[in-house]
Amino acid sequence: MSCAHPWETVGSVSTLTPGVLPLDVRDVVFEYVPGTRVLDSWSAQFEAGSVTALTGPSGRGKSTLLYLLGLMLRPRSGSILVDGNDVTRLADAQLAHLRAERFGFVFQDAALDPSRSILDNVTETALYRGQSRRSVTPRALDLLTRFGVDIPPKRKPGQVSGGQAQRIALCRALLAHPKILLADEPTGNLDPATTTLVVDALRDHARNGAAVIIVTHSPEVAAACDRELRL
Ligand SMILES: Nc1ncnc2c1ncn2[C@@H]1O[C@H](COP(=O)(O)OP(=O)(O)OP(=O)(O)O)[C@@H](O)[C@H]1O
Repeated sequence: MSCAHPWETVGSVSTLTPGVLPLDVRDVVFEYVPGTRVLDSWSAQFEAGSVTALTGPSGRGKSTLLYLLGLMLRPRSGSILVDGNDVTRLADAQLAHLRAERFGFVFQDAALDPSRSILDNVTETALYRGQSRRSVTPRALDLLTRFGVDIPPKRKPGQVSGGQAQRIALCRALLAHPKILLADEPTGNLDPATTTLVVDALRDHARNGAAVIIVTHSPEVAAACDRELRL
């Protein structure tokens, strides 16, 4: 799965330090309920330029792991390193700043702001990271068209389907060129042609220097990634 996209050559992810991993997970233990471990001494390294598929049976902890990787949950023990720095004990505000600077999220709830238009939702992270409105707006519209979100961009997110909301979140993430992109079932509700478009876009994003990590139940999508980690 590969093809050229208009946004492929526009911008790039944050400056990379050669040899430093964007994400390095070491011996992470996590439990929601004391004594019931969802992750038990789990370790993995995620390189820039690579797409990793997280797969495995329902309830095995894939989404939980994605929330840990996205610094939205804290491990009970073990470490998570971002760009070689242990972030496990940072304060909440520092973690929020790191998330905004470094991460892109395409999660099932999409996390769109219902009070703002679809276009504003797509551009907000790129604008926060210092890109100009003039440069990001045409690309935002290109992305929405490319991923088949054929609705007026001035409309509010409350008027779109769940699958459209997730693709809007994908457009928002790609537009901001995050160094680490995390996606939970990004192709879950999509037809085969749109699935190919989304997987190609995630692969292109990785080729531009990002670490991309996706949860998927689809063997075809997992096979199109650079590696598969099974939980
Ligand atoms: N907020 C929570 N409180 C307590 N337990 C939880 C919570 N969220 C998830 N769990 C439990 O943690 C385990 C892992 O859940 P998780 O959603 O990470 O699995 P998953 O592999 O992503 O599943 P699926 O493929 O069905 O989405 C499950 O046993 C689940 O019931």
